[in-house]
Amino acid sequence: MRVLIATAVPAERDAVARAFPGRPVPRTLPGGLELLAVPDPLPSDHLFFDPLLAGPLPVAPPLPERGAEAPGAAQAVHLLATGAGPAAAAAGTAAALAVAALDERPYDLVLSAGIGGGFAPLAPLGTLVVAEAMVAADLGAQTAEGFVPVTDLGFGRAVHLPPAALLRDVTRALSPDDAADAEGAPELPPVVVGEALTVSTVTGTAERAAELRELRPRAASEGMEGFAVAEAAYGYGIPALELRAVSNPVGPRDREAWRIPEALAVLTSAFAALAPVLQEARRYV
Ligand SMILES: O=C(O)c1cccc(C(=O)CC[C@H]2O[C@@H](n3cnc4c(=O)[nH]cnc43)[C@H](O)[C@@H]2O)c1
Repeated sequence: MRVLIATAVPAERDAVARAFPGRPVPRTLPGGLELLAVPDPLPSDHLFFDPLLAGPLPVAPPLPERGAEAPGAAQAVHLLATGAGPAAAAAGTAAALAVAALDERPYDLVLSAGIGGGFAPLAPLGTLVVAEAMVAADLGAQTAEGFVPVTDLGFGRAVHLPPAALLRDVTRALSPDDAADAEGAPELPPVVVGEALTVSTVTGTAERAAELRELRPRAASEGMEGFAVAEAAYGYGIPALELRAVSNPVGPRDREAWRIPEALAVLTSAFAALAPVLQEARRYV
């Protein structure tokens, strides 16, 4: 599978990169963002796929130089720090998707990953939210009767859903039972499956948190990129999924309560457990 993982900032990207062996190889995209290719996303016992026949080769081809990607490689994990916020996330993700399409090496899957706020009581600090839906929570109009989503105004999209099989495989790979089977399995964070909200304005009051919870009762996390990454992927017909490691509660501003290093460590252990899913040859639709 060819996978693009979009984060907001380099610290998040590097936390994901630590889940994979080797030093990632950079490539500058038009517009200046740096795309990092994980050098060795293949397990040692992988099948070798012929890109033309789209089937397994009887004999393993020579391994590419460490760090280089095999031409037409069926497997790739690319990391991109787009910048924070929905506009930067959509623009950066779209640039990477456009380059991949022009190279005739499209991605099969796009992941949005990062730290985020967690809605109480569903997603406390230290949990990992796996998005059952990626929701543009403040995209719409404020009226005297309350918030009206953009879709009720007659245009756009406000929700993207991951394919059910993808959600199932990811949550399964992150579940203790599965992970216990894997040798040297990393410690796993508690997983919460719920809605991942994307906002342009970070919630800073208990009132706004309650408002969002009322609008979206299954809200588990708040971030500023997930929906935007999924929206870019949607334009290319590529499935997307968001993962948020909870670094702070959604609610009143309290920088003291932030647990950023811990949340970054959650991202690393989550992606270490997810690596086998990302190495699968299957495609989700
Ligand atoms: O100064 C503040 O009060 C403040 C509060 C929350 C977040 C920020 C940021 O600048 C971080 C934005 C960055 O981190 C993600 N993130 C982390 N926690 C949250 C959150 O509770 N709500 C929304 N986004 C969050 C976000 O995806 C951005 O990439 C400042």
